[in-house]
Amino acid sequence: MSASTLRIALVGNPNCGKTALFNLLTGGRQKVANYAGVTVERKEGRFTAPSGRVLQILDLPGAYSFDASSPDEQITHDVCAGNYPGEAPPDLIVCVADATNLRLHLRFVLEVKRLGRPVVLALNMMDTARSRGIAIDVPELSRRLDLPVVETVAVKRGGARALIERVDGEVPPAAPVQPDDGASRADLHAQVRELLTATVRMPRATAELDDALDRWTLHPVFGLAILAVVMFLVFQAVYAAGKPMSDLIGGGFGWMGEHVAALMPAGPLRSLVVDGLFGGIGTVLGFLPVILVLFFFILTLEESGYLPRAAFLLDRLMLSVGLTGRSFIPLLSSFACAIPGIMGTRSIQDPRDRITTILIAPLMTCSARLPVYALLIGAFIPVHYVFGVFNLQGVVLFALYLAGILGAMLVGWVMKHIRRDKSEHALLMELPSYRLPKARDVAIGLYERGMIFLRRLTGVILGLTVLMWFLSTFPGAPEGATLPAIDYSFAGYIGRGLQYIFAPIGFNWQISLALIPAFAARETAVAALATVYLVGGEAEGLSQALAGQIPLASALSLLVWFAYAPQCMSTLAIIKRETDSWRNVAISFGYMFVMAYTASFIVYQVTRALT
Ligand SMILES: Nc1nc2c(ncn2[C@@H]2O[C@H](COP(=O)(O)OP(=O)(O)OP(=O)(O)O)[C@@H](O)[C@H]2O)c(=O)[nH]1
Ligand SMILES: [Mg+2]
Repeated sequence: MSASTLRIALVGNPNCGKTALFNLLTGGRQKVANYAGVTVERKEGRFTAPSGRVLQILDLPGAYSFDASSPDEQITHDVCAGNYPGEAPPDLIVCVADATNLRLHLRFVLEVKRLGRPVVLALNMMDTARSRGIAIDVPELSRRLDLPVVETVAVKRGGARALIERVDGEVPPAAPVQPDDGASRADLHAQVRELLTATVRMPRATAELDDALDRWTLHPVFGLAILAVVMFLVFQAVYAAGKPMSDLIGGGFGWMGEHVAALMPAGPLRSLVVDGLFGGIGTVLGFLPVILVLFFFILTLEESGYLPRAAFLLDRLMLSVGLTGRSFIPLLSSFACAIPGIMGTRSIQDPRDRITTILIAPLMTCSARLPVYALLIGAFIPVHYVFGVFNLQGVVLFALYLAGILGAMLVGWVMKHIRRDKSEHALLMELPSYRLPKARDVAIGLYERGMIFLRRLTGVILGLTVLMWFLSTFPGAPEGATLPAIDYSFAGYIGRGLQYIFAPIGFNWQISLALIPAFAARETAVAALATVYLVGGEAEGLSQALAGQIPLASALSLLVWFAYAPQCMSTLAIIKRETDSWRNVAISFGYMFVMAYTASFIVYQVTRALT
């Protein structure tokens, strides 16, 4: 047996477990979730088979067929057919099929076989198939398909043993290439039916539990009520569980800062360490638990199979604002960060629907805004219980998320009326089985999220914080100065310059200044405010400083600004990459700026009039 590298591509319908299999084989940590369209890029990993042979594995986006109607399906087709730029065709295609849903998945297996390349069929999710009493005659299936067939369980350790043994052996011969004409495609259905009758025995009722749950979750009235309650409770929980932990960390850093301050001689260095690092970075780090609690719920919902149901429920509503349920998942990913959300739009077929989704994705509240919200809410919104149970702070947070969503609906609605083509597309979406989330998957997801946050913190946020500290410290106050030193710093000058733009919406120069680093990474607004106010040196903690020096109207205006404000630079870059148009970048930035400014202006002026 040769020790040369074997290149293997994993293909199959969406949500059949390709990425789970990829992670199991390569030890990777790619995102796995219970809905179609999770993977939208080609990902590569490798492992060494028992024989010593190196296997290079490609994880590909799921595809329903090779008619390649969406950008992610096109990638899969091109890689398999050997048309992907700069890449040789794979030596072996492992076609993954969900054993509980062969009626759907076998069709694609037949399509893959027609490419005329060596193929192995992996019947995945055999654990669920067995527990549902689905019996598959594997040798017979293999004989009829004329392909090697193995059983796998991608979520169990050792669940890919049969597959590894098979791919470590001889590469099976390729089937002859078959032309793809209309007639032969019609045959596929007949062939699938024949295969199923001959090799699969289904129990009469396969998914009773799913059906029972769906009667409630898909109900036009109860379904929406359930969705609203679920979302609302998540935000309450973020506050109930995340906030105390955040306070603890924030307090810990404050305490450490004080002790370090006592050890160091007064001077710029002490100010950098105490105000910049402990004050700035420490404050941002304090919000990690809030983010993790939110993601715990998002990941759990993602694995449960509930999300596509929510998309289905909201489809009618989304159509009325010019979107489809298809946009739901990319928009939902944007709650983590607009970047994966915008990339996720690759699974949307219609180019106009895709552009609309890309333009509104940054209105979804990304996790980088959470520290800003949490800081301002903590400083300005009292802990007050509405109806004795709901924390007002949680309610305000929920309202901010809602503000983003409503803004997105408004923009979608406007775009629907601007564009000439008013065609609508019916939502065809697969509803996956409900699944109990696995602690391990959720833990991996949280770890990944946490690491992303920490990398940002020790990278861009740290850099910007040091820069902000520098700008607020130098040059020092001139002799005979009457104002605090910071008013004479570079920061003071820049901030006051910006104030010409932002005074009408209630931002003082410190806030205006903090908006600049926030354009690179939003969390930095928190660190920047901390640095500016702590270097200014008036108050003990940032919350008190803010509450003491910013009027309520400005604080609310700032919260609203962050709900709509122009996206960060990386988001603009990804919009350029995904749409290949500077025009879209300009539209996206421009409309969000106008929207944020208008909304903040209204909130500021109204609050001022009322208080
Ligand atoms: N019970 C069971 N669940 C599985 C198995 N393999 C995958 N899953 C689950 O199936 C869901 C989909 O898995 P993914 O690996 O994301 O599927 P995918 O094929 O990569 O999906 P796309 O990237 O959307 O095409 C996840 O919830 C997995 O946890 C399996 O063998 N048994
Ligand atoms: Mg995947």
